Amino acid sequence: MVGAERVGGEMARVEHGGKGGKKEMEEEEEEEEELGFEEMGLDPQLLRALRKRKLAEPTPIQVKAIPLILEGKDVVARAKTGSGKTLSYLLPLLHKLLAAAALGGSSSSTGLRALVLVPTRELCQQVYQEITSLLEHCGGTLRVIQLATTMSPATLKSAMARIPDILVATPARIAECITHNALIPSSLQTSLSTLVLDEADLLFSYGYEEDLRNLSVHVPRSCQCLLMSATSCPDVDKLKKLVLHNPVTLTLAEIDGSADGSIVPKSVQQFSLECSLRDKLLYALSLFKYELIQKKALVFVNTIDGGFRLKLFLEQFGIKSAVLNGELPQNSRQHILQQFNLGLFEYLIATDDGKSHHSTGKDEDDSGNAGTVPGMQAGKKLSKKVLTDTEFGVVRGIDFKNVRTVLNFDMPFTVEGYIHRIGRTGRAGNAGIAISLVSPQDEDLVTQIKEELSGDAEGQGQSKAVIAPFPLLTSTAVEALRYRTEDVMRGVTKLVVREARAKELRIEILNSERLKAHFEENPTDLELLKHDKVLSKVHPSAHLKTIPDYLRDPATEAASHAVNLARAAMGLTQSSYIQRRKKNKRPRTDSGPPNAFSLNSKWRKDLKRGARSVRGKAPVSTHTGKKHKRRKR
Ligand SMILES: Nc1ncnc2c1ncn2[C@@H]1O[C@H](COP(=O)(O)OP(=O)(O)OP(=O)(O)O)[C@@H](O)[C@H]1O
Repeated sequence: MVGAERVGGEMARVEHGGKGGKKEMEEEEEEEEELGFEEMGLDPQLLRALRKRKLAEPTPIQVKAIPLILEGKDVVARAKTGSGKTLSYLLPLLHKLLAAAALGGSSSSTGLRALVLVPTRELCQQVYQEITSLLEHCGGTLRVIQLATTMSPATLKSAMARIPDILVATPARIAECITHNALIPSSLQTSLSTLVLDEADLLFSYGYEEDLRNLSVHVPRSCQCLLMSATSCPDVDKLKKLVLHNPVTLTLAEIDGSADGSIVPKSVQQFSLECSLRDKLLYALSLFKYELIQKKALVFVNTIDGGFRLKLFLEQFGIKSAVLNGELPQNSRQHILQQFNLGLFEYLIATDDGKSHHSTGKDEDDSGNAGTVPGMQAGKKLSKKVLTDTEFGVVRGIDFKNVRTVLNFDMPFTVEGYIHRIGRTGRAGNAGIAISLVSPQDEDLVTQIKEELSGDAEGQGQSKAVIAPFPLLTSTAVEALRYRTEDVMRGVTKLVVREARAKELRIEILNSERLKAHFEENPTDLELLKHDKVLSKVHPSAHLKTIPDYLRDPATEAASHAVNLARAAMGLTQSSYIQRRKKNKRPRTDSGPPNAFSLNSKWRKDLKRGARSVRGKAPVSTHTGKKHKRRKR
């Protein structure tokens, strides 16, 4: 049976799979009062942890999924990026394990209870942190292990010597555990009560199909299986068939109250800027220099060399950024993510994982030198060939904190890639902006994205432009920076890029182990090793840091002014961390920035006239995220 229910003002489509049963859909009003976390009957220690994190109301996916999982149903949850899927399975999972522990059941006697499988090491770490934060008040009742790092068989065995209650890992690490006898698969038959497949749409494309098939035969029939994904694809169906039994499928259409069925959260405004491939640096510079990129920003590029090229280019203009890619040691990657989330630097250039187009996981640069570390000579301490980590993934599932803007410097390879990338902003109902630099080569993909996203809305009776042309940057503003751009571009040669990349890698590898030990003990020292340091040999010239008056374009200036007024009105001029350090007080609760690009008609007129200054108040539209009202019939 299939039903559509209203959840927190949203339409939730619920499908109950039955053996051979034909699915149908019907709409019905919620009969009973919607449940808050308390009413769900969750363990008081978990509720305390939620209160501490100021998570007052469940999100729509949590409203639907938690009771079903508590009831013991197998659940397939397909909900948008940033909609809170992680807590929707962790809360009931932990509740059940705590309840069992209270009755005297523990892993030491029964073996592994819960297994959470994720596609990347980064997600592994994130889910593990989420669990430990939720268990903060549980006094060590449950034992949790994450297998995010590659370990020697001996270390693996010793880590698993005492079987945990909960294991978080990629499928490859589980296969390793089984191969090295660190986990006896037959023991799962009697112990495993919950299996979670998080970011399920990616598990096969990351190459884990065989590992999952091998594992599936050891999953007992009684084990509750939960499958979470943001997008749907044939792989999700294959996985569903492999491990789930008669699942309830939850398809939540929207997080912020509308029911148009669109895949992308409403809180993300999408824009495109058309330019040639060669002009991408020029357009990016213009966006940064006119402060049209709201901080913090995540910039996506498709190759590691491309990432370093952009970093080296921007730093000549006084714009500092860090680069994150799968070639870096895992500790460094973790550290970069931590620093960015804390707000220690504001621009992060991320090299997309290539799994979305089923690549080998190697970085393919223009010279065809896939995966080699440029500038690194044989015979040096580091091996010449360093491949990117195939279990690295920055786009999918990572919960970047307070990212206001996602800039697609390079377009991704697939529509799914686009959805996941822009889903790094606008999380949990906060507002976000996605800007894509679209070259003629990207046109087919953009058409596909537009069709898929607007078709999605159209299917529900609403057709609209999903990606609007970016309104605030004039060609005059861009052209004014062309000469400077081309001058600096000439200095950022392939050789310079390769040297910088090799230098960065050497430093990060050396720092990697030191980082791990030191920062575990001294987390407040995080600031000492900033990842956005200047890499160029040529010191940036002071005159490039600002745009001189004669080059400034009044119209774009007015737009920038408008955006910044709106931001200032929300107290968002600097990252929360920097603000906190300056004012020495706690950061404000994040309610999202104003919708800075929704300029009212007066502002638009000012912009057209090229007014030098904009009078009046900023058009602030506060977006606090959806408040889920309790509704009685
Ligand atoms: N009930 C809640 N109220 C407010 N914020 C929440 C709530 N539940 C989760 N969040 C926050 O929402 C953010 C996104 O959650 P989460 O990472 O689980 O999203 P997701 O649906 O798994 O996204 P993705 O598909 O991108 O992985 C996190 O920062 C999380 O702490």
